[in-house]
Amino acid sequence: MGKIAIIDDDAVFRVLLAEHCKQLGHEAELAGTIEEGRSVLAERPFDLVFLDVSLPDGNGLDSLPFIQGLPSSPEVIIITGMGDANGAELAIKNGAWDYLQKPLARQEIVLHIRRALEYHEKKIQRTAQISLKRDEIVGKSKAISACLDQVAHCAATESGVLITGETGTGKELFARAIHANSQRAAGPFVVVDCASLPETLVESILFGHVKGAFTGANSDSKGLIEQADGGTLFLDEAGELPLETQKNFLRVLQERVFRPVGKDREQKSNFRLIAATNRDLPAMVRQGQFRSDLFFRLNTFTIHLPPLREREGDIEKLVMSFVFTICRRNRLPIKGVVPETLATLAAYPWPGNVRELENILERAIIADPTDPVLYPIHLPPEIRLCRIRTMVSRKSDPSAAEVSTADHGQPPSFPAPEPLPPFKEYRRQVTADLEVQYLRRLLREAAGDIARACAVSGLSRSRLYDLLKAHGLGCAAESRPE
Ligand SMILES: Nc1ncnc2c1ncn2[C@@H]1O[C@H](COP(=O)(O)OP(=O)(O)OP(=O)(O)O)[C@@H](O)[C@H]1O
Repeated sequence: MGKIAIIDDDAVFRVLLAEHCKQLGHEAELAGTIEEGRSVLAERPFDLVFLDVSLPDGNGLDSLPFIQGLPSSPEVIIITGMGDANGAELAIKNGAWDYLQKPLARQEIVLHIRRALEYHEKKIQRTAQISLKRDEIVGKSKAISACLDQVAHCAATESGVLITGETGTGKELFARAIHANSQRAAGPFVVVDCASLPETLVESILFGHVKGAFTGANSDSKGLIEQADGGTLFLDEAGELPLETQKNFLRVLQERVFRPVGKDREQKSNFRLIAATNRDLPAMVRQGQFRSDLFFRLNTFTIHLPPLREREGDIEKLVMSFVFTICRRNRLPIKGVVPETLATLAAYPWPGNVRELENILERAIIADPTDPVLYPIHLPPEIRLCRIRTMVSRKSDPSAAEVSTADHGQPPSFPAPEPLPPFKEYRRQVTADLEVQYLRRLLREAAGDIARACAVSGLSRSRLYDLLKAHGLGCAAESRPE
C-alpha cells in the first residue's frame, strides 16, 4: 500500500483522484495550496506526490526541490490544466516522475500510480542496500545529499553518467565515488583530460599505437581506452573533445572496440564511461560544436552538482575538514576558526567553488602558520569586503542584501550593485570592521596587557581605550585610568 499526497486547488479533481487511489488500495492525503501541501508532507513520509502547477499561493514547480529533499524522497507527478512545454521540461529535468495534463482518463492515472510506486519501492530498496563509501565527499546539505543518492543509484548500474556543474564543484570526486562504489571498484579509474589532449596525438593517446606507427613511436604503447579495460573511463571536460575525435569516439562507445594507430586489427575494451563538463552541451549541440549523437550517448544519466553557494550549511563543514587536512599536511597544530571567519566565508559567492575555498584556506593558513586561530584578517580582502558590502547594503536596504549575497556566482566587483550606500557610510563600515578585527587580535596577542598592546600597535593608551570603547570590546572603558 502506497502513501500518496495530492496537492491541487481543484477540489473535484482532488477528491476523484483520491477515490482512484483508495480503490487501488493506497492511502491519500489532500491539500489545496502549497502551504497546506508542505505541512501535509512534513507530517509523515509519502511515496508519491501529485502536484498541481498553478496553485493559489504560487507555482507548484517551485516546491519540487522541497519535496525531493524530504527524507522519504517521494516520486512527483506534475499535473496541470494548461499545456506548458517549458514547465514540463523543467519538471522532468528536475527529476519529476512524469508530467500529466488534465483531463486524465482513469486508466492513465492507474498506470502512472502503479509504475511510480513500483519504481519508488525499488529505489528505496536499492538505496538501503548500498551504503555509500563517500569518505572524501564533505557536505550534508539537501542539494548534495540528493546528488549522493544519485551516486548510489548510478553505482548500482552500468549505465553511462554525465556529471555537470561549474568548475571546482567536485565532478571528478563524484565520478571517483561512482567508480569506488561500483562493481568495477577493483578495476582502474582512467582519466582523459579532454582539454589538454594535444591535437596531433589525440588518437595515439586514446587508442594507443604500435612501434613505428609514426616518427617517435619507438615502442608499442597502450592508449587510455585500453588501460580502462575492466574499470571506468572518465572523460573530463568532455565539451573540449575535438569534433574529429568525437566521431571516432562515438564508434568506441557504441561497440567498445578501437584500433591502435598503425595496427590493422581492432581490439576490445570493457569500460564504463563517466563524462563531466562545465559547458552547456545542449547549446554546443545547437551551435554545431558538439555531435548530437555523442551527446545522447553521454547523457544517459545526468548528475548536476550544485554550486557551493547553493549548498546550505556545507561551507562550515568543508572549512573544518580542509583546515584539519591542510594543517596536518603542513605539520602545523590544528587551527581554530572563529565564527566571524565562517560568516565571512559563507557570505562569499565562490565562483571557483570547492577548489577555490580549499586554495584560499591553504593560502590563509600558510600565510600565518604560527597563529593558532584563523581570523577574517587572514583572508584575502575581496572575500572580507564581500561580507562587509552585504552588511552595509542590508543596513541601507534590507531587500538589497538578499540580492547581493545571491550574486549569481559572479566574483565580487566594485562598485557594489544598487543601491550603493553613501561613500562615507561605506568607508565607515569597512574601517570599523577592520578595526574590530585588528583590536581583537591585538588584545589576544598582548594577552590583555594594555601596555604591551600600546607598544605593539603604536597607539597611545587613551586612543586605544577610545577605540575599544567605540567598538564595545571588553570592559576596557570601565577600567580606564583617569
Ligand atoms: N564535497 C567535497 N568535499 C570535499 N572536497 C571536495 C568536494 N568537492 C570538491 N572537492 C575538492 O575540490 C577540488 C576540486 O574538485 P574536482 O576536481 O572534483 O572538481 P571539478 O568539478 O572536476 O573541477 P573542474 O571542472 O575544474 O575539472 C578537489 O581538490 C576536490 O577534492
